[in-house]
Order: sequence, then structure tokens, then C-alpha cells
Amino acid sequence: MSFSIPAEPNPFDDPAGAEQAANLQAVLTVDRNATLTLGTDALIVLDEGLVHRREPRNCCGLLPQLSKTTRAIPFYNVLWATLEDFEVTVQFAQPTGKKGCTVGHVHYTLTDKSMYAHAKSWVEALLDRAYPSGVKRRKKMKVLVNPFGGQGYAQKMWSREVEPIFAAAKCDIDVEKTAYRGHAVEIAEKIDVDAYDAIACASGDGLPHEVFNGLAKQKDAKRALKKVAVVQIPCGSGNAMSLNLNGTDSPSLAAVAIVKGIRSSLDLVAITQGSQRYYSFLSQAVGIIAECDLGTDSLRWMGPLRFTWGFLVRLMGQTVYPAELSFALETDDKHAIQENHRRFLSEHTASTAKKLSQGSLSASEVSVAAGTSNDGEGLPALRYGSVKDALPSNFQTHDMPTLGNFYTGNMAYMSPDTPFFPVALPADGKMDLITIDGLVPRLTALRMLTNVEHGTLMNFPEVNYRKVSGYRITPRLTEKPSKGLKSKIGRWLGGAGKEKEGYIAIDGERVPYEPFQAEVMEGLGTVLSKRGGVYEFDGPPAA
Ligand SMILES: Nc1ncnc2c1ncn2[C@@H]1O[C@H](COP(=O)(O)OP(=O)(O)OP(=O)(O)O)[C@@H](O)[C@H]1O
Repeated sequence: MSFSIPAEPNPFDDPAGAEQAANLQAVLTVDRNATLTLGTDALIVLDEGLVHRREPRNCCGLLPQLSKTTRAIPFYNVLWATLEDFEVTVQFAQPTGKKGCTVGHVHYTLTDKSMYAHAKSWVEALLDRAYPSGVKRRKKMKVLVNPFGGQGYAQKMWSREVEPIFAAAKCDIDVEKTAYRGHAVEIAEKIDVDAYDAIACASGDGLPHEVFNGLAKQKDAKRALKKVAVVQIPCGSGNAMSLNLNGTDSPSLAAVAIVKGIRSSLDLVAITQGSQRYYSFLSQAVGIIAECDLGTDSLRWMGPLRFTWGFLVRLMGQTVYPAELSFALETDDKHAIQENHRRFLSEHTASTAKKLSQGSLSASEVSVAAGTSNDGEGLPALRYGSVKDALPSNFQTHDMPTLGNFYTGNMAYMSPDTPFFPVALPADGKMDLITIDGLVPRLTALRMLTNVEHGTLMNFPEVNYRKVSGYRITPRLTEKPSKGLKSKIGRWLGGAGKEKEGYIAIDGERVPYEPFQAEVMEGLGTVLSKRGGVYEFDGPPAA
């Protein structure tokens, strides 16, 4: 029989002393009598040698006021730290206004050589805080640059704003320019997924779409999509992926977010159309949104305004896009959808805080990290069959002769300030489906438009907001009126043309105006994101 003595507090323990020892571990004293301290969220640099000249306020303004200089560098901004030959260097992302950052550094010499071992463990402790558990250091990345992305500025943005940040963070980079449409599909189809952590697309949303589709063509597609994260360096005209996952469309800020990115799962949507199969990560649009995205070429001179203008013209014309729509409904209770989203976000915040305090990976990250195991062969079978099959029995069908807007999203933001799908979640196994009748009063339609940026569009009774797991849409061909002054002026203003063909956009790319069927493949894709598991839009304000 054994028994244990209950733990008694040791009267010789000195908690204050232990704390002091920990504090000493956090401090590195360097030359110029400066100290580098690991604070709660930031590296604190206290350097008495750095003296500013402040506004002369003393001695009749003749003497400069001397002051100690303290600087706080958030751990999130720390890109790398080294100790080489008694030289300590910390490289970090230094903000340059609201929309960007460059690489800055602090550099000191260790004067007390006996402190070398302490300095070595201090640098490692700094790196542990800069790259907490779950954030991989020195990521290996294949960078694809679309030389035509962002009206031809993508290459410049990559080399000026992003490459120096990846280099400072010691990422292992292999760069390739895409040479033609579809090139990124081929590259991703052939890539050795074991050689990279991520494929980073210096582009708009077109290249990530191609990369997901290329990975989906690999022999061991499921594993490929789990092993390699797809990320966007926002250098295009549409940068929704970066806005949603990293909360920015600034290439340099996104670069830091990628360096610090947490692997997370992303639902992909499998689409069948004719004999084609595509994978969509962002959205599918039929009607007004697709037409504004793809059918306003005559208005290119307007720049980004062309989309809003095209939208308004169609709204005022009460343009309709008749279709038959069938879907597998998960829920259409908007109140329950918003409550569920709020609950998910607060649980995510709580589990992140717990993870940070324990320094451990969350369950979802563990499952994504497991992509290194040999757990997949091909892609999952289609639960609902293809567009060529009979409709599944759990699909409900609606005839929509006056459909104005059909928009399905897998992410919240579709462009800056437009969270069309404010309650979308990255890996909930559901698509967010919006339908709006084309004949809603014009004033209501205008009010809807102004509500999009607040994430409150879904609150309009005229807006159907559903969570679905699959759908089929069969758009009907309609000939728009081609005669008459009104229709001519309409077309000149970028309105709907007389063509029978309409527009369907999948992730912003045009596909044939033919029926298609879609279904969610839960968590099939992998991305890197700032907060891991949630988007950078926190949902509509509570009512
Ligand atoms: N070298 C190339 N020449 C022509 N097209 C290319 C090239 N490289 C990539 N593309 C195509 O450009 C398309 C748009 O790319 P991306 O989304 O990166 O840019 P973007 O600036 O947002 O452009 P867009 O407004 O046209 O979507 C993609 O479909 C891609 O296949």
C-alpha cells in the first residue's frame, strides 16, 4: 500500500524571486547601455543612447531636451532575429502609414561576452513569441506572379513590397511568372506538394482559383489540397481572398500575415457543368453581379466605379434573370444563422485565448497539419451527383421568373467594403445563398445597396438568405429588348445588352451560360489565415 503526502507550500519558496528570475530571462542588455525586453505582446527596446531632439522647451529653448527612447515592436511584426558573432539583429515589419509596411531592423552588439548563452536563448524565446505554436517559421513557398494582374503592376508590387518581407522572414521562395491563362492550373497540377508549405499567388482571385483547380487534378488530390495551403498576395483588381483571410488588400501587410499565417481548412465547392468540373473557393453569381463583373467592359475607363455604375443601371432598369433553382436547404432562419455565427466567433475567440495561454495547437489546426500523412487518394465522391443526373430527392425546386440576383458565397467579403455574406464561415460545410427578386421597388434596391458595407443586406425581408449544402440552377435564355431609344441609351450606359447569352461568374471568372450544379466539400482546401478558422469580418451588428 502506498500513500502520498499532500503537497504543502514550501516555506523556502520565493515566488517573487522566481518572477524576478523570469524577468531577468526576458531582458537582454546590449551595447549603448540599451536593453531589449520580451514584454507581454511586444519587444521593448529601451535605448538611452538614442536621444531625440525634441521641441526646445527649456533654458530659453537653447538646449535640446534629452530623453530615454523606448520603442515597442509587437511580436506579430517581428520577422526574424539572429545572434551572430555577438551581434543581435531583429528584423521587423515597420508600418508606413495605414496601407503598408517595410522591413526595419534593430541591431546591437553584446558587450558582455559571458552573456552569450543567455543571448542565444533570449533570441530563441523572441522567435517563439514571434512565431507561436501553430505558426510555421521559414515557410517554403512557390510564388506565382501574374504579370498582367492588377493592371500590370503585380510584378512591381511583388518585388518592391513583398519579396523583402519574405526574405527578412527567411522564407524559402521559388518564383515563377504565369505565362498564359490556365498556366497556374498546370503548375499546381504538377507541383511536388511535399516541397512546399504554400503556393502564394501575386494576383487577383483568378490565380488562387486556378491553383485550387490544379491541385484538385493531382493524382492524390485530397492530400495535395490538404498539404499545400493556397494564399493570395493581393496584387489584382479583385483581392477578396486576402481581405477575408488577412483583413487587407495591401501587398506588404498581407505578406506579413502570410509569414505569420495559421493553417486552416476551407470549404471548396464542386461544380459540374456539362462535362466540366470546377472547384470554387469564393463565389458563384448568375445575373446582375456576374453581368456587372464581366459584362461592363465598355466601362473599363471608369476603373473600379464601373461595377457600382453597372449595378445601378441594372437596378434602375429592374433587370431580371429568369431561372429554375433547386437546393438542399440547411436553414433559411436568418435569426438562427446570425446567432450561430456569433456563437461560433465567441467560442473561437475563447479557444484561441486558451491555446495562446497553453501554447498548444487547436483541434482544427491539428487536423489540417495532418495533411502530411498519406490520408487521401482521390477527391470525395459527389454526394448529389452531377448536373446531368436526376435531381436529388432532398432538393426543393423554385421557379424564379423574375429573379434579379443569384449570388452564392463561401467567404464574407467579395471586394473591399462589400461583405455580401457577413455570416459565412470558412469550414462549416455550407454555402451562403442570396436570392433577390428583380422587381423589388427601386428605392428599396438602392437602400439594399447602401447596406451591403455594414453586413446588413441580409436583414431586408426582400432578401432570401439561406445556408445550403448543394444547389442546381438552370438559367433561362431571354432576349433583352434591342430596339428603342431607351434600350440603346441603357446599353450605352453599360446596361444589359441585347444578347441572349447571360453571364455566370465562378470566382469572378466567366463560364458558359448553362445549367450547373454545386455542392460543398467540407474543409477540402487549405489556406493560411490571420486568426485561423474565421474570416476578418465579425458579422452583422447585433440587432
Ligand atoms: N501571362 C498571362 N497572360 C494572360 N492571362 C494570364 C496570364 N497569367 C495569368 N493570366 C490570367 O489572368 C486572369 C486574371 O488574373 P488575376 O485574377 O490574377 O488578375 P486581376 O488583376 O484580378 O484581373 P481580372 O480583373 O482580369 O480578374 C486569370 O484567369 C489568369 O489565368
